[in-house]
Amino acid sequence: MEHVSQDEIEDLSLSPPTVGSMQIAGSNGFGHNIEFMSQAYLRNRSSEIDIEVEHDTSIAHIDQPLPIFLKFENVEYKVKINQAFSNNPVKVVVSKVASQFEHDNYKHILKGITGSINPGEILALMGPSGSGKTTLLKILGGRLHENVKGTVTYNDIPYNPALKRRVGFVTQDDVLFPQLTVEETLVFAALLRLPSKMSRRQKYERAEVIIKELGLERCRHTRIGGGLVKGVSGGERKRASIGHEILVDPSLLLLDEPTSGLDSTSANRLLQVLQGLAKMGKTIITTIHQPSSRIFHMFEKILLIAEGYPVYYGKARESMEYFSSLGFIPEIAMNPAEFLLDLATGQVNDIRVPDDLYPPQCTTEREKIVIRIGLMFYICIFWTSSSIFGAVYVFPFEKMYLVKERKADMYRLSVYYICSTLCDMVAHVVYPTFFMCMVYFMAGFKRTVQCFFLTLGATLLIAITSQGAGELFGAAVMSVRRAGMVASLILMLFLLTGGYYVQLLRRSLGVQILSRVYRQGFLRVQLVSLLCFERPNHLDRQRAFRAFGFGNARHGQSPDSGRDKLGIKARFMVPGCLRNRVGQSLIYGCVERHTYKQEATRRLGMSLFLPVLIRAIESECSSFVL
Ligand SMILES: Nc1ncnc2c1ncn2[C@@H]1O[C@H](COP(=O)(O)OP(=O)(O)OP(=O)(O)O)[C@@H](O)[C@H]1O
Repeated sequence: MEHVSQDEIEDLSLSPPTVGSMQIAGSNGFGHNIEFMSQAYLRNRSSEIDIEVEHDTSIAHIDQPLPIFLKFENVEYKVKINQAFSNNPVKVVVSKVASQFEHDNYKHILKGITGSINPGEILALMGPSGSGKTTLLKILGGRLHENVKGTVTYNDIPYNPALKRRVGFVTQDDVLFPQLTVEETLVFAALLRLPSKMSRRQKYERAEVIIKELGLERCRHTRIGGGLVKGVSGGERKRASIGHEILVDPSLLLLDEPTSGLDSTSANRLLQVLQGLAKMGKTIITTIHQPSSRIFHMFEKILLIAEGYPVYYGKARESMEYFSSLGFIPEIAMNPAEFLLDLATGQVNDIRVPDDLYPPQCTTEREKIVIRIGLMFYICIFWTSSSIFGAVYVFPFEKMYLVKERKADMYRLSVYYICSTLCDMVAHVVYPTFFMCMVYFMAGFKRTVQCFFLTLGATLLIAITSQGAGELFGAAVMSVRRAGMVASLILMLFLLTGGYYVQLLRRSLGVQILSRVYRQGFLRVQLVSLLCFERPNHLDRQRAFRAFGFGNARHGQSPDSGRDKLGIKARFMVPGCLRNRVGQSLIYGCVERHTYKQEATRRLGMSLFLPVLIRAIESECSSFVL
């Protein structure tokens, strides 16, 4: 904030552009130089301000204050966060950590507050507790300078100590002597604070006028009280405090929570007193916490602050209209002040807010599940395609070496297969593991060790079986170009019909048929792998057949014949039953238990077991090809 040097301010008349010189004088001998006012302001307001030069005894006529037009622009205030100076190391660490969250070790209390107020107006600073009302009031009253940014001007002049006696500041806690009566308090203040050129009698008269104007006659001989001393009521004490300040005829009156602790009638009466003072041309700024609707409408302007930010500045009566134009409409009849405070604190239970205020959030459990299934589907597809395309070129490239070396009887086919698969598998295990370690926690899946490893295990299975599928396509086509194309086509086909997108495409007959084919194929392959590799007993087999919808075990394939046919490769295939369990655990564990879990299982299962199908076909084909 700018400040004017002492020399400059002693003669205020020299500072601003002026329109001439005029004296406003009261009976108490106060002389105000009209040059203090800016040209612009005088142009607008001179007709409105009734300048009395006669000597009279009524406050309304004699004490015309020097009108102050207060303007504040982009006021910012921050305080340095104190690092705890303590012997307690825990406290020191906590303080340091807490301070890291604040930008530059500063706490920003006011963040760009702008406004202005004319003489004769009451500006109410509203906002929840801790929003910065008192801080702003202190800045406007010239009681806070350090770390203040922005400009505050009084009739276009920055604050200077000469303004001190033009500014009355009524603090939240009334600092009055409890042993003195109301009259003694005011007379005491009048004797000390009024200029020495005033006679003693004039000072007494001044105190008397204030008592009358503030309606303190009934309690004039009552002690102020406080603590253990019984005294005047809260409202009377507050009025005595205000009287203490307006004795010296301030042009700018600042009040911090003048109505706190008062009942609504006393608060209303106090506001009437302030209105009377404003009518005399004083500029009044008051912080107020929760005014009644009657009081709210007594303010010309309000400035609503939330966490140091200005939320609304303007005419009080237009505030509701403004917020309703933005889409904030109370759903029940509400006191406007209450409505504004609810907005400032973010309590919008009874307030309709614009639809686009919040980013879309998943509110229902179902939506959360759908989003997670989407991610899991992506994970399946990503590792399926990445592994397939990573392996599809293996056979076409290696075939000629393999054939040559096999002819030379250098190694057995099984050795080639084991070594080739194991070497390639390293990448298909390491990358998905890294991937899942990051994505699992970022996506907010269930944070249990069991669920994590089940998910990781399922992903690895997908990657490994897809690797086999890639090799299958390569071995089947034996052409790098065609292998890639075939892999893409098959992958796309199963992608579309796998169950995730099929909802959208359900109406298409072709898709329905494909989906059915896929599911039937999937079920049969599951069954084959279950029976071939796990050698279940009869009961298990029956159950498996029923589970896969085949009704009877005799439709299945002989376990032994299947195993023999697939030979060595069968041992490297992940048992279908295990995959089935892992897949289900993955879904139940990560998508959370819910009534939709059956649906989720079905949909995701379709995608998850795609590689199983491919791997099983690969086993058949590769043994034939090689
Ligand atoms: N010197 C300071 N050091 C640290 N924090 C401060 C300082 N002065 C003010 N604050 C903080 O700034 C915020 C605003 O304080 P302020 O007293 O202006 O709020 P208020 O809106 O008047 O609250 P209330 O209605 O409860 O009086 C509070 O969180 C307060 O703790």
